[in-house]
This record gives sequence, C-alpha cells and structure tokens, in this order.
Amino acid sequence: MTTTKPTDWHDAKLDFSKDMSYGDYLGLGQILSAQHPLSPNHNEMLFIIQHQTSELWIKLMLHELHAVRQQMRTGDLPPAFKMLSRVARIMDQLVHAWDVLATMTPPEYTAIRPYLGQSSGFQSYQYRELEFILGNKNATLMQVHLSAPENYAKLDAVLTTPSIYDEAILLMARSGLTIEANRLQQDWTLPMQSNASVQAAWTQVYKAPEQHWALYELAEKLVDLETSFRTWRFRHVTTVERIIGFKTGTGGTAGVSYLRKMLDVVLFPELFALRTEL
Ligand code: HEM
Ligand SMILES: N[C@@H](CC(=O)c1ccccc1NC=O)C(=O)O
Repeated sequence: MTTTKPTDWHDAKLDFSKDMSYGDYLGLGQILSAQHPLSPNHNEMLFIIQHQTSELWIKLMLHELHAVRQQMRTGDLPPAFKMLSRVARIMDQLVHAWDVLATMTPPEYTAIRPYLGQSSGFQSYQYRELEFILGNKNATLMQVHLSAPENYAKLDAVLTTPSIYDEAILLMARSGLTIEANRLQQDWTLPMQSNASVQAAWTQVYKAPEQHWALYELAEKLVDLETSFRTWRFRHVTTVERIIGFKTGTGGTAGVSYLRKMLDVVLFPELFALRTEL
C-alpha cells in the first residue's frame, strides 16, 4: 500500500464544490473569457491583453483618484498623499508595459490592424475620465461617448465638477492663500488655463514649505504624477511611431502628429512655471 507523505501542502483545501475559490472571488471566468481575437494572427492576443490590463489599471487609478478628490474636499490630506503615490506607481507600471507591446513588429501589427476597424484608444472612456479628473478637460471629446449613455453620464459628472487640481486650488484658498475669485467659481468644463494668482500662491508655498507643509507635499505628489503621465505619453507616441510610422490613426486623427501634440499638455501648469521663480 502506498502512503502519502505529509508535505507542505498536505492540509491545502482541495474541494471547492461548495466554497468560494480563487477564481470565483476574482471573477476569472469573466475576465479570462473576454479575449476574442478577430484576426488569425498569433500576436493579436498580446494586443488585446495589453489593452485590457491597461484598462484595469486605469480603473484602479480612477478608483483612487475619486477617493483623493473626496479627501481633498474634506481636507484629509495624509490618506490622499498615499493614494496619489499609488496612482503614480501605477502610471509607472503602464510606462514599463510599453516594453512588452514594443516586441510587436510592424508586419505583425499590419496583420491585425485591418480587423480593428475604426476603433482606437481615442475612444477609451476611462482614459478620458482620467484626463478629466486630473484637469485636462475637453468638452468636444464627449461626443465620442454619446452612443453609450452610462459612460457618457459618468464622464459628464467629472467634466462638470472640479478636478483634483481645481480642488488643490480651492484648498489653497481655504488655507488663507489669495486666489482670484474667478478661478474659484469658474466653469469647470473649461480647458486648463494658467492663472497668475494660482502661481503666486504655489510660489508662496514653495518659498516657505515649513509654513505650508501639507500643500507643499500635495504639490510634489502632483508633480510626481504628472511626470509619470508625461513619460507614458512619450512612450505611447514613440512606440506608435515605431510600429505604424506616420499612418493616420484608425480613430481618424493624424496619428503620430496628434500624439506629439499631446506631449505639450501640461496638467498642472503653475506648479511647473513657479520653478523658474525659485
Ligand atoms: C500598436 C499599438 C498602438 C498603436 C499603433 C496606437 C496608435 C494610436 C493612435 C494613432 C492614436 C491617435 C488616435 C487615432 O487616430 O487612432 C492613439 C490614441 C490613443 N491610444 Fe493608442 N496605440 C497603440 C497602443 C495603445 C495602448 C497599449 C494604449 C493603452 C491603453 C493606448 C491608448 C490610447 C489612448 C488613450 C489614445 C487617446 C490619446 C489622446 O486622445 O490623448 N494605445 N493610439
Ligand atoms: N489607433 C490605432 C489602433 C489602436 O491602437 C487600437 C485599436 C483598438 C483598440 C485599441 C487600440 N489602441 C490604442 O489606440 C491605429 O491607428 O493603428
């Protein structure tokens, strides 16, 4: 008769007919059956999983940033700092993810591209929400989402309310720093515009950090996040140029030249401009 020797996994639970398992908890049935390549090309699985994992990480960034915005409204900054650090590390992870996608060569992608139709990352509502909640508002781009009312409503709620950066400015005003009244009651759907009183207030913070420590720390967390985001944009455009050259985008933009313009976006303009004054 053979006897089983006790091992490190001897007491491991093996029967999940009645109990919640790993896959049940994580909803793996749904997640792992959501890859549906349309082309016969081997590399399409990479393309799909790269985008799906990016969207999952963006979902987590949004989850964190909505909580950050709430904590900023109530003035509870230490938990917000921790969440902002997490968001910046997620963005760094997405920066490194470009290395995986860059293993796809132009002929490999060319075999997949005709199957993508007019779909494009340009239509990612989570990505647009990420831009909006950080302050890069663009009301025109809402049109893309008219055909999906639930996504439209969520995006509209973020478009029409103060961004994380607006909340930082409101917080500065509540802390006694002088901010122009117009900037505190503006139309929140407007694109980012630099404001002299905001820059002057941040400059005061940076010139006397010990008097404004929480705002100082918040500012540096935002600069960290913007730095990671800029790196993501840069890796996107360089990876795209490497794979499709200067072809127009499936989403209808000029492609690389559109993405290059996006490198000029500054999410928190005064935080960068003030550095010249220090
Ligand atoms: C082979 C890989 C990729 C190519 C060739 C590519 C190409 C492009 C192009 C040409 C655009 C401009 C819009 C258009 O006309 O289509 C665009 C936009 C965009 N792509 Fe990609 N992309 C790639 C991978 C990715 C990945 C992995 C993500 C991650 C989620 C992504 C997210 C986006 C987003 C969010 C936009 C909109 C950017 C904005 O409006 O600022 N792309 N992409
Ligand atoms: N805009 C890309 C297509 C593309 O990359 C894409 C298509 C469908 C789903 C996600 C995509 N990724 C990012 O834009 C292109 O022009 O090739």
